[in-house]
Amino acid sequence: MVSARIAVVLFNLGGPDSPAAVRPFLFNLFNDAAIIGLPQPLRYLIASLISRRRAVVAAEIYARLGGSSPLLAETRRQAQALQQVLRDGGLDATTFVCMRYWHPMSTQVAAAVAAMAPDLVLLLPLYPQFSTTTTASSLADWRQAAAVAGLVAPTRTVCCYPTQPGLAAAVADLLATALASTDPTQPTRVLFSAHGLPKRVVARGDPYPWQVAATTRAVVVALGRSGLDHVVCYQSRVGPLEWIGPSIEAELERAAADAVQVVVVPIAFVSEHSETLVELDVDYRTRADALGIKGYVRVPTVSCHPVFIDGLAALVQSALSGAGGPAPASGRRLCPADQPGCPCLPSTPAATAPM
Ligand SMILES: C=CC1=C(C)c2cc3[nH]c(cc4nc(cc5[nH]c(cc1n2)c(C)c5CCC(=O)O)C(CCC(=O)O)=C4C)c(C)c3C=C
Ligand SMILES: [Fe+2]
Ligand SMILES: [Fe+2]
Repeated sequence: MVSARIAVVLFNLGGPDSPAAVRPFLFNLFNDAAIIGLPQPLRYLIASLISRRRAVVAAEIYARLGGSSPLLAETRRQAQALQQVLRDGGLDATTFVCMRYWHPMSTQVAAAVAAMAPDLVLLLPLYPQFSTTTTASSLADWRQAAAVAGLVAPTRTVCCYPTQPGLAAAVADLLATALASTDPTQPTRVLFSAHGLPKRVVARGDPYPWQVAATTRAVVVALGRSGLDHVVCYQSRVGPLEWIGPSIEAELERAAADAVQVVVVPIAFVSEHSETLVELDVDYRTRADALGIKGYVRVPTVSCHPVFIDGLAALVQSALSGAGGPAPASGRRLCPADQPGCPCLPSTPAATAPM
């Protein structure tokens, strides 16, 4: 029997590949209805204005990374590692990388996938926690591009995986190494830091914050240290709106007041980019120093950690086998990826488990 040819599409946000790309990248981001929910042509005008203003700050950020984002190269390494594990497991799988706001974007990738003529397409966002601003936006954009490309193969979607055991174990492994490097004579607090969201996005029902909390719980359980002093906080605020908190800035101030050293864990990013290499490694480290915090250790992202890549492979396998738990009872909100029993549904155990 000939085995099914599977295209696995990995989604991430994307980042500029040159200084000239910073402004158009930002324009694409702010012109997304999932980020700025205004009708056109108003959104286009606002996106032009904000991207022009933000480009000054962002260009400086990317200049510190040599003028471009390392996100694409990192994501390609993850795609390569996942493809290897899937093939070693006997699947005829080919991985593709699809970025939301800079190349390669949906139109180009959907055409490449259509040219492969796979028997099945598997969509895998590299966002463990679902947000309308990230996963839903990428999937909606993909669906349009896939239709234009004439991609007719059946498609399965991984919606989110906030408590995936491989993800939790890989973060816990990296956290354990970081904790071992701290001063054992000083008290330590772990700051689980996630990209923030405007409060009004969450008020509309976005499950992201409680999924971030669920990932944190899973990591703490996997670490297995009783009495770990830890907190979830949010970074990367942009724009004038009120964002969810506590902010990492506020948590650094509290850490300074409590005279604890800090270990910072990126809990919503699975790869290195401007928000980790500049914001966490330079900006917040400098802030911690200025506050007199004696120790500041940043845990690396899971990137190509083999346990994380195995976790992604398990997600692919389970999506292919159609596993996903019972269908939602009538009246319950449906998963945006139509995945029965998905952790994005608020009444599933992951949503209600105590901290
Ligand atoms: C968990 C992932 C992310 C969420 C949720 C998210 C929401 C969100 N982001 C912005 C605005 C910007 N984000 C920027 C960079 C950026 N964002 C994410 C992830 C999430 N964003 C990543 C991985 C990156 C890094 C890209 C890279 O460097 O390669 C930027 C650009 C950088 C900057 O100017 O600071 C902006 C702008 C909003 C407004 C938002 C929710 C509404
Ligand atoms: Fe962002
Ligand atoms: Fe879901």
